[in-house]
Amino acid sequence: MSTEDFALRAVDLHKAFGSHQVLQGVEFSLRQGEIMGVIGENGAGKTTLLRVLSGELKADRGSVVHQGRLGYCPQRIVVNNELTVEQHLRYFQSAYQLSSLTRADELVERLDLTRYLRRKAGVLSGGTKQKFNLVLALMHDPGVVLMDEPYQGFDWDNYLTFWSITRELRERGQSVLVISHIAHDVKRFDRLHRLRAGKVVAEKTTTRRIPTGRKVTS
Ligand SMILES: Nc1ncnc2c1ncn2[C@@H]1O[C@H](COP(=O)(O)OP(=O)(O)OP(=O)(O)O)[C@@H](O)[C@H]1O
Repeated sequence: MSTEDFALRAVDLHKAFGSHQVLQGVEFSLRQGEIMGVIGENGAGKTTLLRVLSGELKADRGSVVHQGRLGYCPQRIVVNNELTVEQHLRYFQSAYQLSSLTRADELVERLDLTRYLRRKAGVLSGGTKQKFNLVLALMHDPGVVLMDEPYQGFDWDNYLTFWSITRELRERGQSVLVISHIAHDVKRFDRLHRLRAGKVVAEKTTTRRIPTGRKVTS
C-alpha cells in the first residue's frame, strides 16, 4: 500500500499500564474514504487504542501516521459544564482556527440540537451530550475521524442520522474508525476488525464498490 492509499496507519503499537500489557503489536491501516469498525470485549483495550491513535496517550512503542486533520469523538465528552453549547462551538472554532461555523451549524441542525444552543453543557441529557460530542469532533471537517462508542445513548432516529452523516463523510473522502464492544449492523462497515489479545485482526470480509468503480476488499 503506498502512502497515498491510507488515511491512518498504526505500526507495532504497544501500551501497558504497569504490568498489564493492553496493546501488544497493533498493526492496521485505515484507507481513504472507508468506514472501519474495531470491536472487542469489555476491557480488550479499545479506548486505550483510540487514545493512542488520537495522540491523547503515548504508546510505549510503535507509531501512528495519518494524513490530514484528526477528529476525535471520545467515549466521555470533555466539556465545561458551565458553558453553553454555543459558547463551546465558538471556543472550538478558535481552537480549530475556523473562519466560520458553517459546518458546525449544519451538524447542529442535522442532529436536532438547535434548541440546545443556549443551554449549559452540564444540563444536557446523555444522548444529547453524545450528539454534541459528535459535532465537536466533526465541525473542522477532519480527514480522519476516530469515534469511541459514538452512538451510545442514541435513540433509533439519531442512530440512523449518525449513519447517514457517517456515510456522507465517506462520500466526501473522509475516513472513519468506529470502535464498539458489539458489532451493531456489521453491513454498515466497509471492514470490521477485532481487538483481541492486544492485536487487531480482521473479523469479517466485506466488499463494497467505491465511486471510482474500484473494488475494495479486506
Ligand atoms: N489509565 C489507566 N490506568 C490503568 N489501567 C488502565 C488505564 N486505562 C485503561 N486501563 C486498563 O486497560 C484495560 C483496557 O481498558 P480499555 O478502557 O482500553 O478497554 P475497552 O476495550 O475500551 O473496554 P470497554 O469496552 O469496557 O470500554 C482495562 O483492563 C483497563 O482497566
